[in-house]
Amino acid sequence: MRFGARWCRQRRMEAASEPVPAIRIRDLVKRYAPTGKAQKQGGGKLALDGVSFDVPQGQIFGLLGPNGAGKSTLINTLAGLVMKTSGTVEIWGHDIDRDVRNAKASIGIVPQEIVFDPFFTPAEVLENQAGLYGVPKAMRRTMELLRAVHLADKADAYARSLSGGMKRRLLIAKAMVHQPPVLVLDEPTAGVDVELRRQLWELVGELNRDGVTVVLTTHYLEEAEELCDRIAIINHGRLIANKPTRELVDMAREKIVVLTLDRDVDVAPQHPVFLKSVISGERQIEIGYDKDRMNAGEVMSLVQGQGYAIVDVSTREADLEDVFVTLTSQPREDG
Ligand SMILES: Nc1ncnc2c1ncn2[C@@H]1O[C@H](COP(=O)(O)OP(=O)(O)OP(=O)(O)O)[C@@H](O)[C@H]1O
Repeated sequence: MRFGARWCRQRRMEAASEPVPAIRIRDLVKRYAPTGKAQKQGGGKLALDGVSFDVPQGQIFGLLGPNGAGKSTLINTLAGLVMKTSGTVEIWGHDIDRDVRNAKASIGIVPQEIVFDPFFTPAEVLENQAGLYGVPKAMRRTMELLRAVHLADKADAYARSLSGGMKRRLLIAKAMVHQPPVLVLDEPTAGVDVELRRQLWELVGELNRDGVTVVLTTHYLEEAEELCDRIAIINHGRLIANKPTRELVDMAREKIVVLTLDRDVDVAPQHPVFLKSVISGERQIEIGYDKDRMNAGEVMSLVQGQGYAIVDVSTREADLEDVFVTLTSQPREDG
């Protein structure tokens, strides 16, 4: 099955003479209108504080950040659901203020929440959406899309009878009815079990191979590491990283030693040469160290020197999660 490869290829060729990014964001600021106490103080939450980045065409682009970082605000700005305070946003070369129609036609958004009228069938859900986007009947691809998301056999079932995973797949099909070249998924696998997560990853991969540029937000670093070509991290409304996934992972020069102690401890042992030292489980601590400067044996000696008895040990390379924790742990004073 294809998600509109022909169309996307054509659009890519059109863009080839002028290689515009799939999404271009410059100095994006969003300050929510103040309420309550903040109103009296003339404040209001600064959710996006001058964010600038490009999403290159054809990529799977991950947008990461802790809770409240500003990811949903950014996506809702792209979707036209949040009015930005200032800055510019272009989707497939179309400015979201000056060229609303083309900007909207160029993007499909899969929301975090599952929202359907339970009495419509998947086929009707897609037909209604196509109607909303003004897709002429002859150009609608309802069955093709349902096949793409492996729901062809459920075309005429009530949406309420679908499992959670099926509903998520239907949401993806719904976002694709107008064949946008850019698809944005807001936490597509939040609260989804491992098997289903795999299925959704495969679907995202198929879409991308068909030429669709995919942007996804996620809390799962494993997901970003596995799926994304490039990752941007926002924290406190600011962009703190924007790199190819490989480079971001390589930033983790540290190695982690996991030690099991003979008893529970209230505080993890500290030493100036440890990059981090945290309690990670029952009787377990994790210590990060610079692998170019020392080895696990030296770390263990330092821990034992502080009176701890080690009963088990393992080491691992730092992963994206470690980079993420390091990058997002710097506090922000204002906002
Ligand atoms: N409608 C609103 N009015 C006022 N403040 C808001 C509004 N929506 C979001 N915020 C605030 O803006 C900041 C960014 O929120 P946003 O939902 O964009 O973060 P997020 O990164 O998507 O978080 P999560 O991962 O929890 O969804 C938060 O401090 C949030 O409380």
